[in-house]
Amino acid sequence: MTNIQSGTAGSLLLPVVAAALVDLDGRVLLQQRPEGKSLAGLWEFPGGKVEAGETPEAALIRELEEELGIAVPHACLAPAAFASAGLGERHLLLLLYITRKWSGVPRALEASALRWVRPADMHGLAMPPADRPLIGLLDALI
Ligand SMILES: Nc1nc2c([nH]c(=O)n2[C@@H]2O[C@H](COP(=O)(O)OP(=O)(O)OP(=O)(O)O)[C@@H](O)[C@H]2O)c(=O)[nH]1
Repeated sequence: MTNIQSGTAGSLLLPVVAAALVDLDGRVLLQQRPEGKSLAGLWEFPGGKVEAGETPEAALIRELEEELGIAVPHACLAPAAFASAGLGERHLLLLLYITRKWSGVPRALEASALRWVRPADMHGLAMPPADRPLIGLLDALI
């Protein structure tokens, strides 16, 4: 398997995976980035960077366990959309998955807060710039 972090793309691309957890009312879980981190205070999809040697799905399953304390089976991660945006000196490639099934109740283990939001209501929230194009896509998919 080719590692997206190596080769001619070099260190420019930053692969990040994130999940839109969807509840029975069609709301999506967002988490607030804590103080002391980049983009602190903004509402984002749970997830994080893909580490060397990890598949995107393994990275997302790990991040959801670390950040929310939930277990998501690989089969319940449906590829949904992506975003591509400049991020400082790097270039963010954000892969967004949709999941409707998980084990456990999400808790804010790393974020400062969690909230369930309908995609249409995300337009009024402070979110990372890269996430903006994902809102309409999510609205159409959920
Ligand atoms: N998890 C997540 N990350 C996002 C979203 N949108 C977005 O631009 N990002 C960016 O993608 C990167 C995700 O890495 P991360 O969540 O593991 O960040 P981190 O706190 O470990 O690293 P950091 O301390 O450099 O911010 C961050 O730079 C974050 O700002 C999103 O919706 N979810």
